[in-house]
Amino acid sequence: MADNKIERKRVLSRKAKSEDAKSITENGISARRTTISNASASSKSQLSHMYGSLTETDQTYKLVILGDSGVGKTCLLLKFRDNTFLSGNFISTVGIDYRNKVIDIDGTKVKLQIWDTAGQERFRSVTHAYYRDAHALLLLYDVTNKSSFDNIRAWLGEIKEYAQDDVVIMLLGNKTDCKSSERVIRREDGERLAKEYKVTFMETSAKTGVNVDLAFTAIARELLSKNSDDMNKSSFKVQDYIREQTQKSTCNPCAT
Ligand SMILES: Nc1nc2c(ncn2[C@@H]2O[C@H](COP(=O)(O)OP(=O)(O)OP(=O)(O)O)[C@@H](O)[C@H]2O)c(=O)[nH]1
Repeated sequence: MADNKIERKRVLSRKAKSEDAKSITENGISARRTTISNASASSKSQLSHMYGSLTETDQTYKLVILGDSGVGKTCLLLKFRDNTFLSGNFISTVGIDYRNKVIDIDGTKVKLQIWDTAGQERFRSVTHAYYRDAHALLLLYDVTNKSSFDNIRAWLGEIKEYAQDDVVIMLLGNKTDCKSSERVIRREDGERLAKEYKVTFMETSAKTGVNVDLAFTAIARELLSKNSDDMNKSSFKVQDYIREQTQKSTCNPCAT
């Protein structure tokens, strides 16, 4: 699987050089090809086509993963979707790609359609088109890379410009498995920035899987609560939920 992905990225990378205008989706669930220029216009009809197969009780949400190149967006998605980790040669995503995953939240089937964007600057205009109908954005930085953290403010500026006002945003400091000598961004720095922008915050490792499922589950719960008439659900506090779940997993010796 990992080899396939690396090979796919290689192929895409070559395509980018020769065509520089192709966005690719080839994820084993739905294989299709979309040119960058018509991606925005076609995305809505494609989404409604995909949503069409759902029953009325299902909920579908569109999530977009953002952040500088190399922070681990693809790895985070693959860890969540397939429980695999891409180590070794790093091949940048070209354009945009997506995967679906259905999770069960208290008996409700929630379909997450997760878009993995290219972090490279040259694809920015393509990826902007996908912010607009996103329900939630996962914004990543790498705790071992200061500039990826410094650029978060610029990413938040872009989000403000292109996404819906009520989009759910989660800031994630990834690569927490790295040695403490490699870490340059402290947890408190991430927390402070998140507080300043009033967004949810977590630290993750796409390599070990720490907090990966929790990040997506917390987002799904937040989205469900936003769209619920149920008083209990709509009073859901995502940061409290994350704190409780994190404490549970660290306090319970049987949880590992
Ligand atoms: N140690 C460690 N390495 C990671 C982690 N997540 C990703 N990596 C590594 O970081 C590199 C980049 O990961 P990607 O997921 O491809 O990065 P990306 O953000 O998708 O990059 P673009 O596609 O260019 O936007 C790869 O070499 C991964 O193996 C992590 O949690 N821990």
